[in-house]
Amino acid sequence: EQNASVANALVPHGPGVVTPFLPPSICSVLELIEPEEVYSGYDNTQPDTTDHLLSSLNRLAGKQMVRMVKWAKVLPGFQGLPIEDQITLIQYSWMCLSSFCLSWRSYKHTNGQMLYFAPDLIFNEERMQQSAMYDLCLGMRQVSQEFVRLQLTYDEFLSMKVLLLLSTVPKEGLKNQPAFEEMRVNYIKELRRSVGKATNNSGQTWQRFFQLTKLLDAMHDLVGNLLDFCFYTFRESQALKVEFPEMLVEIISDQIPKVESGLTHTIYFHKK
Ligand SMILES: Cc1noc(COc2cccc(F)c2F)c1-c1ccc(CNS(=O)(=O)C2(C)CC2)cc1
Repeated sequence: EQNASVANALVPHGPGVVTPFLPPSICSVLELIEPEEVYSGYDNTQPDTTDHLLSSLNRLAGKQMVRMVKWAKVLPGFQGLPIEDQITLIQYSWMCLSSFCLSWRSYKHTNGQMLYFAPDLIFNEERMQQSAMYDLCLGMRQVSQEFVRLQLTYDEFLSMKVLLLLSTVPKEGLKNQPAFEEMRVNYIKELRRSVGKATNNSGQTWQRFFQLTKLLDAMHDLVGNLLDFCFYTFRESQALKVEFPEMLVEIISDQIPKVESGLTHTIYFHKK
């Protein structure tokens, strides 16, 4: 009997409304899996010494890395890559991803005026000077101000971030290069869709797509300098009294020899 009532409930008794089954769009998945903001736990009672600022940045970076790996594991297409390639891509792009997210937070929270590392760790002009990496901070702030000028949308930001994860590869190629290239093409299409939503006609769309891909290329140049500073600080961490969490020690120790022996290749959208 209860089956009859179930069947009865299921059988349409009037013009059926067909709700089409549409898989969730990639951009809606990207919005869903985007990690929450992380607090640095910065101790404001201590003076803003360079080693205290940098050690706090490192602690924050370590927390961000845990969330970045969790994000990558649920990123559509990423699980389809061999585990070695997943590790390689995260290891090669972590600084780029971290910096790109910093630019977004600085754009959203301070309109590109300050570097919004965390709700409890915001760099104004003074802290940028105190951090011993003033020029790097200025470079990051410029990226953030470019987001302001372009009024970058969240969906554009999310698809650009995936493209940064997929922009630095081993010179001799990945274990499964075709799977990687297919994933990269899919996210280039996703960026194109996001740009299309932010513009009114195809002329504007292509111009904006050009600008955003130029911005992605510019990230790599800035991040190269950041990595140099990172590797130096890491090597001198004892003398400089800058602490690095375990997560960062592991990634940086693995990455230094590969970067310094020229084994990494960055994929640019535009010729130099
Ligand atoms: C957290 C966090 N939110 O964004 C970023 C990346 O962006 C920048 C980081 C510093 C200065 C800049 F101007 C940036 F743009 C990080 C981050 C913090 C520490 C490390 C590793 N430590 S480190 O040696 O590179 C250093 C910086 C402490 C000295 C890596 C990323």
